[in-house]
Amino acid sequence: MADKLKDAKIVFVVGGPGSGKGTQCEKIVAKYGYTHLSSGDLLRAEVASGSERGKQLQAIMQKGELVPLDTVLDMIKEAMIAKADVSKGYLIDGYPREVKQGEEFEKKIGAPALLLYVDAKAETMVKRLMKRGETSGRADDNEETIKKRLDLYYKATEPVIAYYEKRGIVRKINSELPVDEVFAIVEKAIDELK
Ligand SMILES: Nc1ncnc2c1ncn2[C@H]1C[C@H](O)[C@@H](COP(=O)(O)OP(=O)(O)O)O1
Ligand SMILES: [Mg+2]
Repeated sequence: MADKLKDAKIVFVVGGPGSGKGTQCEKIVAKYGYTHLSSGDLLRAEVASGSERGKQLQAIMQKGELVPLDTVLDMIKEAMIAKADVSKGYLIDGYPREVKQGEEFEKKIGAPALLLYVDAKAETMVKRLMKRGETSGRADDNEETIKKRLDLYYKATEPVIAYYEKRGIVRKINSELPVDEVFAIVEKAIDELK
């Protein structure tokens, strides 16, 4: 039922791999009661389920490539509807990766009220991901895949930010700062939505 999402507060959370999206989303969930949907986590859960779709996804993700648009969007929408009755809003983490993904999202689900642009330097992201890779068990937290993901990120996502910049909903967050200082900036952006 798409109606369930008619008045949903939607926040796109965009930034490079390792920029700190997941870290900030966790804090928003705790303070504001939003539902955090990471397209990467949804996809990894599908892989872990061992389904046929999961096996196809795994092959794509291991190469550091993007998963087909319809697949990601279907999974996000299902997850949003499942939480519609209890959620104060939605954090769409790691999506859209391309302008076309944003357009499709808006057609099928709804318009974002805010785009949080979690911004860190490339060298900072590499450092954080290498460290995360020591414990995360993520197949894509290795040096070679990290470089590919960063390349892809800059090519695909910068146009996304420019696109929403024109609509005046982008808030750029300096994620070079310590986690709590980053969150103080994030809080201001979320508070403005009320
Ligand atoms: N502001 C910050 N300062 C230092 N480390 C941070 C940070 N934000 C996140 N981290 C750490 C936590 C993780 O080990 C790693 C990647 O963070 P993440 O939240 O998983 O990033 P993303 O979800 O954008 O890929 O960096
Ligand atoms: Mg993440």
